[in-house]
Amino acid sequence: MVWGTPEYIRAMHVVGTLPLRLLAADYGADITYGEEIIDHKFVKCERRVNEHIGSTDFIEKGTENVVFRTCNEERNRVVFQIGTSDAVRALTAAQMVCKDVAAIDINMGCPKSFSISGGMGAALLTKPELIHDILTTLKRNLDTPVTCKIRLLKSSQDTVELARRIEKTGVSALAVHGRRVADRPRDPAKWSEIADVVAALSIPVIANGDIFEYDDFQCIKDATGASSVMVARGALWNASIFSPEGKVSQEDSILWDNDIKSTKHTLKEMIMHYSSLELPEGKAVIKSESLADLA
Ligand SMILES: Cc1cc2nc3c(=O)[nH]c(=O)nc-3n(C[C@H](O)[C@H](O)[C@H](O)COP(=O)(O)O)c2cc1C
Repeated sequence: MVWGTPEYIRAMHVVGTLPLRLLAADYGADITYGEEIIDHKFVKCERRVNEHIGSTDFIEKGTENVVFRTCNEERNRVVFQIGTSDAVRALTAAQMVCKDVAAIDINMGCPKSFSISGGMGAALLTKPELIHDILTTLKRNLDTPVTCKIRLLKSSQDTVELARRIEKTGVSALAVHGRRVADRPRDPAKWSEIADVVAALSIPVIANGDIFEYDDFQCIKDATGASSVMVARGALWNASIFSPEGKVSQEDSILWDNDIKSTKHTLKEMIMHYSSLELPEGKAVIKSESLADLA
């Protein structure tokens, strides 16, 4: 797969499930990331082909919990994202799924406490040796492209230095979310600091942060020089953000044929963005226990 070409990409936890990925791709996303899956959990899964719906499922052994579901249609464009703090465990997880996906990504940007306390996500940003160990272990042992996603460090210089070290591991692309760990989602993403990384690297850099309209794709590319753009909330609120023809109405972009947890989460995010969870529609979604309730 050529990493310079894809332009519009999306990545999200809990809500980055197969139906939303397929919908985003239908609207024009070139690449979609699966929700981050923790290696500890994934290594306890078994791969099963689901003949009924034509999917490939990774199911937690001893349960019917689908931890990751994919299908042939997205084989050449889906990125499997791992949360990890250990090179060998990350490799074990990656080897289980690498033939079913287009690339393996390591999440080094998640600021949530479950990630940080487990030494994963943004906790890795302060451990360049461990980053090197994880990425070189994956690179040495996999034929599938390996990528990673980071956040900004304290200074732009620190971010660039880390990005250069990451590039040396041989990864195919680096996604940069233009916020620091302490930043809130409402703080503007610092596109100028993404531009510093783009200027310093030769591999494709994927710029991420604050893409809410189709025209923003070009704005962030112009501002950063990045070859590709990643969008999360904009796609969650309305997956048709990828369409050059303009967004369809929010109802038309909602997914019903999805698991309840993910659909509920997606609807809550949409309602928080467009109105309020305190209103009757918000309260009804919170109370709902099935797709029928949601409908
Ligand atoms: C509900 C939700 C779930 C997310 N899950 C992930 C994830 O699993 N992996 C990841 O790398 N980033 C995840 N993110 C962060 C986004 O990928 C992205 O870096 C961040 O939201 C900034 O991009 P945006 O301004 O387009 O939303 C998530 C964001 C949201 C809102």
